[in-house]
Amino acid sequence: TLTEHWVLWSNGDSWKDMRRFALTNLRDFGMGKRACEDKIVEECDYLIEVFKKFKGKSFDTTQPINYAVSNIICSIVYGSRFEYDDPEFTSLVDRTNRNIQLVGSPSIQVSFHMLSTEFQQQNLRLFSRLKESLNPQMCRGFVDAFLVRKQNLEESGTNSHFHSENLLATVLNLFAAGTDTTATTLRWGLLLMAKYPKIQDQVQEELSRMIGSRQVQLEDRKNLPFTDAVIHETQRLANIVPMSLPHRTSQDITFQHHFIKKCIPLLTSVLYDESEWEKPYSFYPAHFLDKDGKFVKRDAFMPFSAGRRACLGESLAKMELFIFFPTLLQHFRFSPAPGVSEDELDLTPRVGFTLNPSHHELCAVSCM
Ligand code: HEM
Repeated sequence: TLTEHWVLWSNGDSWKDMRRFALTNLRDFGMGKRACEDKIVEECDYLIEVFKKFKGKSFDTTQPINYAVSNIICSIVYGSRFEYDDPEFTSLVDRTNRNIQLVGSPSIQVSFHMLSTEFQQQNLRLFSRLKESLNPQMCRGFVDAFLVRKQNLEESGTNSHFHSENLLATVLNLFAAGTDTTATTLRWGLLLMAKYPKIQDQVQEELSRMIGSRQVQLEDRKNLPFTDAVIHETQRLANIVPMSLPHRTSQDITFQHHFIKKCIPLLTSVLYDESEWEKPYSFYPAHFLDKDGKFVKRDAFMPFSAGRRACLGESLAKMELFIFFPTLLQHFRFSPAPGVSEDELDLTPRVGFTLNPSHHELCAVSCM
């Protein structure tokens, strides 16, 4: 199951090798680079087209956003994006999404197992297609790079962690960790804009003053302090991975004069820390702004966790959030479905491994 894959992937030497390889290759295939920014921009265009098709009528943003975000991982992992109506792709994404929702609810372990088995079968089919057309001189994505490394090590007779199970485990982990998290954060962002129209006004005012109708780029971030603060505050309040990936010491221990209790730390305790945040339970972008409206970093902002095990995809996630969110706000005004007031938009999360917004629909009225 997916849980077993985490366990396989996340222990000892195997984890070290896989993490190092994943980081290097995610960078090679674009994480934090201009090429990746271009992919995100291209994907934004597809997403905007989908939103436009609803012609201002309310709709559930889940699927289109999941497809767009997932395509970024697909480009990096397999080397190409998929069309939103490709059944192979939609079932892959829908499955990952259902898997994530099911983790943490033991009563549905059986269906969870079935879903992840199908997910594995589908990936094995994709891998064998990539293997057939593999060109070691020109890796299309992460899977190619892994297959080439595996082949080279096998030819030289070296025993290594680069075996088929770890390839599957790593790809599943990149999908599981890289789609739902970012997509959920974006959906929280749009929901919060619909709920707080005055804050949406301020974001749109900043965007039209600083950017106008041209495409937002990562470089613009420094000139968009309010938008940046809104994205950070969305991540803080949405607190989408409240338990992080649960780690704990094997016993109570004192290390360099610090007492560490044998317990699982919660990110919630930092993101909602009453001694750190002026309004921990409210949506308050000013948490990240100084009195002159400049962006300020906050030490207690750690939605990606910290330390050696911290999120491997942080820079990719930040790139995605910083392109998708402002671009969507340049093109659309977001509001609640007809008959629903802003007050009635519910911010109670739906509980799963990640905290998703409860079911809701939004109107996206074209403004460009
Ligand atoms: C807003 C988006 C995201 C958030 C909030 C987030 C958050 C987290 C958190 C809290 C952890 C656990 C860290 C720990 O164990 O202490 C984690 C781990 C991880 N994340 Fe992310 N993540 C996001 C996006 C991504 C993306 C886009 C990728 C894909 C490249 C990714 C890949 C991973 C991986 C592979 C791990 C496991 C790292 C390891 O065990 O060494 N994440 N993430």
